[in-house]
Amino acid sequence: MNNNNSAKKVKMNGNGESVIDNIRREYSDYKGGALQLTKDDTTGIADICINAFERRNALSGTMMSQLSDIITQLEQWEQGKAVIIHGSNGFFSSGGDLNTVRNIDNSDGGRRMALLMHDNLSRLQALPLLSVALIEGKALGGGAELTTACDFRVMSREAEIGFVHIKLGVTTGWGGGTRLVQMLGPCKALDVMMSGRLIKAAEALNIGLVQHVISDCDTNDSNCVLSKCHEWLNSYTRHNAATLRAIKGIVNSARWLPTDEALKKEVEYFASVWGGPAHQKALGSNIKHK
Ligand SMILES: CC[C@@H](C(=O)O)C(=O)SCCNC(=O)CCNC(=O)[C@H](O)C(C)(C)COP(=O)(O)OP(=O)(O)OC[C@H]1O[C@@H](n2cnc3c(N)ncnc32)[C@H](O)[C@@H]1OP(=O)(O)O
Repeated sequence: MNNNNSAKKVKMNGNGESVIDNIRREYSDYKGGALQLTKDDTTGIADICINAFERRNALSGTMMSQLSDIITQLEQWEQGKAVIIHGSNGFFSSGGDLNTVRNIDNSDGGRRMALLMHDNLSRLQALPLLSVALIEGKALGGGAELTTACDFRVMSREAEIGFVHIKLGVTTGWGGGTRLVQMLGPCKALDVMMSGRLIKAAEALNIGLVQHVISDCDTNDSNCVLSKCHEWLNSYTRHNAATLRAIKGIVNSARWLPTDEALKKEVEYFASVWGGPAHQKALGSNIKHK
């Protein structure tokens, strides 16, 4: 279940191809960089590395197309508990690859990129597992928008996030504006987007844009930052996958469905884990919450 506008998914063009698939096929020609997915079936934690450091991990068209495939793999990953998205070499992402952008710099070209990235990021947000954007260096433009499609944002002490679009004469185009209003409220979202300023970790935490700041790693020690992110995430992922995924389902339902429908979904998510292995194990133990 997601808020993904499924009409676009089923809107077919002349040769029976969905609009999104048509855009994905076109975008695979805009080369540069790669996204790497690794999944650990034992821990249930996946990792997506944005790998185009020579362009500060900007997303080329082919990477936008790859992201769609990666999300499909995660949608089908039944052992999944969480996914951490980060950039290579201690830099999150500089947003859309300007080389790709220069090839699509008319209204229809922008709309097609927006349709693809809206589909990608709505499906990312709807994944039945926890998603974390681990921000080192900078998250700019579409890179900042990518973070808003994750359930949590974690920043390293020196990192910055900037919805810089207004400085390029454009608005958010990957759904980040809508999600910012949902996260921060209209007033703070306007401030963040209208200023286009770079927001440091301390302020981002203070305004509720990020949920955790990693401050006990040496500067540029990305291995330490990733390890500390896993430690932080463990307070959630130490629980069983079925219940974690059900709770994410309840939250997604409440995000996108009318209340009466979301409440009906909550009954079903509840029933799906009630009496299950984790519940039976807990009932059979001397439960003490400290
Ligand atoms: C809907 C959103 C979407 C859109 O509107 O289409 C976007 O996201 S548009 C892109 C928004 N991002 C930016 O405007 C970032 C612009 N870049 C910068 O501000 C800086 O490059 C940086 C990211 C802060 C890094 O600065 P610095 O560390 O000083 O390195 P360089 O500036 O020398 O960059 C290294 C290298 O990387 C190339 N680069 C950086 N960002 C991009 C990008 N988004 N697309 C393509 N290439 C990018 C930069 O050109 C340098 O390459 P060389 O000149 O070949 O060394």
